[in-house]
This record gives sequence, structure tokens and C-alpha cells, in this order.
Amino acid sequence: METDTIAAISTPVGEGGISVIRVSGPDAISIADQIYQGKKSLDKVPSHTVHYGYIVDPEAGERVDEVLVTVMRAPRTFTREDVVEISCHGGMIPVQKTLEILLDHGARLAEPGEFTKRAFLNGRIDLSQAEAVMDLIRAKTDRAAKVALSQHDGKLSRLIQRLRSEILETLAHLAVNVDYPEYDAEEMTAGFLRERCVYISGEIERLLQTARQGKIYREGIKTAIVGRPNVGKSSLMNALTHENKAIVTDIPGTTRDVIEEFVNVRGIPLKLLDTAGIRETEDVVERIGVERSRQALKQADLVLLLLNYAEPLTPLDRELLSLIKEHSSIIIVNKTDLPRQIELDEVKRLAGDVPIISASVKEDRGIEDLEEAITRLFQLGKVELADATYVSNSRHIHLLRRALTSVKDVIEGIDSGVPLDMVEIDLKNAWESLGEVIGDSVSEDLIDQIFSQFCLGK
Ligand SMILES: Nc1nc2c(c(=O)[nH]1)N(C=O)[C@@H](CNc1ccc(C(=O)N[C@@H](CCC(=O)O)C(=O)O)cc1)CN2
Ligand SMILES: Nc1nc2c(ncn2[C@@H]2O[C@H](COP(=O)(O)OP(=O)(O)OP(=O)(O)O)[C@@H](O)[C@H]2O)c(=O)[nH]1
Ligand SMILES: [K+]
Repeated sequence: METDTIAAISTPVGEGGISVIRVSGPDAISIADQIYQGKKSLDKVPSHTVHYGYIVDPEAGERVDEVLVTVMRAPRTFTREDVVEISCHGGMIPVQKTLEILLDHGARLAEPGEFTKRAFLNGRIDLSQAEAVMDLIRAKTDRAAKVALSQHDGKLSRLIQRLRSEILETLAHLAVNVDYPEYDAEEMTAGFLRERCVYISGEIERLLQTARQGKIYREGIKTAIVGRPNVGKSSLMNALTHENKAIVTDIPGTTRDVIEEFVNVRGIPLKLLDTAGIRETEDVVERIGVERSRQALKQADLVLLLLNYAEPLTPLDRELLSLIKEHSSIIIVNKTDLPRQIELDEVKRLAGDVPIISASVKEDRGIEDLEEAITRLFQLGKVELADATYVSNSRHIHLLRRALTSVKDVIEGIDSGVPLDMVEIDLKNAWESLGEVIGDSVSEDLIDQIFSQFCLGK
């Protein structure tokens, strides 16, 4: 248990309806009580009750704000420590002042994510559940939020725990037989062990199959819109944006400083990559356009290539057509409201298997087809979220792959006649890798690194 009492503003900073300051730790209630003026002393009130009163600066002897104070006693709280929440009037000065007074009276400013970190360290939630809190905050679509909430509810944790206890039982069974080796027992054990490992690897594989979709929901599809100048890239972006009430966000209070733009296409978040470089004057683009596109394409999960129906193909068009083949791509032949100049047969030939959509962004035609093509390309919307446990976090995916490799090593070992006490180590490794997903046996550095990505006050 921590001995520090921490405090932070838990609502966004700025003008608003109300702002909440959260205080957690052994002295939360006594510190709050020193600066609170109301009918009762906070020391005396029952847990989980709300009290009206004033925050006063005891030294200056003046009132700072009119507030509601919530008192929650350990262990039935978010952090499992004593928690006090002070709801101030929204606005900078009273809130900042209240926080300052708390800090003057023995609280310490919380680090980013420290409340959630305490919930984890005090065993209320495991690491994957804590990570889901952040995913929930950052979710860009309904589905992303559902995936995060289900992980937060412990769906993934329970599955991991079940697999770990399967492994542990198997290891126990193995230990008994390895310690008392008799010829028959060894044979039986190998058969049993192989069967268990086949089952466990199947379960891990099933989970990993959801990774591609899970990652898409969590992180978005990194999308590059490419094409030569004036072909309609900005117009297409706007069309996708408006039709789908795009959420254009920056993510404040996080370690990232780039502003990311998301478009919500039928519940799938497209994360638009900045292709500013391809939006330059015609002759510059002919020189550097291909190189810039190459850079954008390198990071992209999805490439939308725009061609102009009303003009013949240019060398840049042909170059881009050949580049996009290595990616998940869609070709959009735009400006079909104008007379045709483009060589459609050549486009089809160069496109190969890449789907081609004809569109007039100006007249709002082809957008639906494009959305359809995107969902088809990523095979999304097929699995019902309700029955699937999704794995969406790169850290979890990496650990599951590692566990899978270890379990497969056991199976291969058995098949090539390796003694059982030698394959045992691989099975232990699998158990440990799975444990790291839920935060069992992870290093302090990793824990710090994960929680430092949270917002202040979370
Ligand atoms: N005002 C406020 N709103 C909030 C939070 C908060 O801390 N304060 N939360 C924080 O991010 C989220 C809610 N999460 C919470 C999760 C657990 C507990 C809690 O007290 N759990 C206890 C008791 C549960 C019970 O009484 O059944 C426990 O699990 O032991 C509180 C909030 C979102 N809204
Ligand atoms: N006729 C017609 N005009 C279009 C269509 N789509 C876009 N335009 C027009 O084409 C021009 C260029 O569109 P933008 O969306 O700015 O093209 P862009 O590719 O982003 O251009 P750059 O930023 O210069 O690379 C604008 O005048 C649009 O109104 C279309 O489907 N039909
Ligand atoms: K008091």
C-alpha cells in the first residue's frame, strides 16, 4: 500500500460546468476535512455520501469555492484507498486554488495515470483492464469503445486466466511424472501433454485471429489518400468527413504531440495520414511526388488512389498504380460527371486485383461504394462483437504470439522424442508470457511506462 496521498484535477482543464478534483490515499479524508467547511466534519460522515459546503483557505481565512464533496472509504473505491472527490464550479481559478490548498495540506500532485495505477497495484484491476481504461478514453467509434469496455470488464483477463490454469495443471501433472519416471507413465504423460498443448495452442490462435480486427478498432486504419494535384483528394476527405460526422481530434495530455485526424466510416476509424507533400504544384509533384507517396504508402494500412476521369493518365498516375499493388488499396476514378479522357482499359489492366470505384465526389456519387469496398477489404463487421473476445493491444498480441511459439515448441519437442523434462521449460515460458498480459510478473519499468501514457487525473 502507498503511503502518499495524491490529488489531481480529473476533468478537462478550462471553462466548464463543474470540475472534479480527486484525492486518494490514507490521508485523503483528513486533508480534505482541513479545508472543507460544512455541516459535518468529513471524518464523521458515512462512506459513499455527498456533502455540500465550502472550500476555505485556512491560512488566508477566505472561501475559495462552493462545492459538493464525495467521501468514499477504502477498500470499496476506485483505488481501494480512501477517496475524496471535490466538485468545484467549472473554471480555472477556484479549481486550481483548491488543488493548491490540498497540496499545501499534505497531498502530492498525482502523476499521469497514478489513480489507475493504484487500482492495479492494489489488485482491483489487472494490467490489461487498466490498459483498457485508456483505450476507452481514446476510442474513436462505438465499436472501439465496446472492445475496450469488454476488455475492461475482464473478458480477456478471464480467458487468459483460464489458459494459465490449464497450463499450470498440466505442469503439475508433468512434475509428478517427471519426478517418478516409469516407462508407462512417461508414455501416457507425453500423450496427455501433447493433447493439452494442442488445445491450448488452438485457444491462443483463436484469440490471435481477432487481433487484426481488434487492432483496427483500437488504432484505426492508417489511410493514405494519394493522387496528383487537383484530382479531388481534399474533396474526398471532406465527403467522408461530412457524411460520417467525422471525429476530428487531437489527443491532449498524452505523450503524442502529433494531431491525428480520424474519419468514422461505418464504425471503422480511418486514421488519415498526412499526405501534404503530394499536394504541391504540378511540376514539383512530378519531381518529388512519387518519393513522397512512397513514404506515405510505407506507413499505410490502406491506400486510396484517386485518378481523374476527365484527363488522360500521366506518368505519375502510372507510377502510383504500380506502387499501390503491394498494399491494401482502392482506386477511385473521380470526376465522372465530366467527359471521359482517361484510358479505362489501361487502368483496369494496371490495377490487377485492386478494386476500382467510379465516383463523382462533386455530385456525391460513389462514396457509398467506396465505404462498402473498405469494409469488404478489411472483412469487418462479420464477427459479432458480443460473442468475440478481442485482442487489440500490440503488447498483448506480441505476448500471445510468444506464448503460442512456446506451446508449439512443446508439441514439436514431444513429436521428435525430446524428454519431457526438457519441454517443460517451454510450457513454463508460455505460462509466463500469458501472465505478462494481465500484469503478473512484469517489471516496474514497464508498469511505469504504461501508466505514464495516461492523462493527468486518471
Ligand atoms: N466521479 C467519478 N466518476 C467516475 C470515476 C471516478 O473515479 N469518479 N471513475 C473512475 O475512473 C469511473 C467509474 N469507475 C469506478 C470503478 C470502481 C469504483 C469503485 O468504487 N469500486 C469499488 C466498489 C464497487 C461497489 O460498490 O460495488 C470496488 O471495486 O471495490 C468507482 C468508480 C468513471 N466515473
Ligand atoms: N467536376 C468535378 N470536380 C471535382 C470533383 N471532385 C473535386 N472536384 C474539383 O476539383 C478541384 C480540386 O479538388 P481538390 O479536392 O482540392 O483536389 P486535391 O487533389 O485535394 O488537390 P490538391 O490539394 O491540389 O492536391 C476542386 O475545384 C474541386 O471542386 C468531381 O467529382 N467532379
Ligand atoms: K472541516
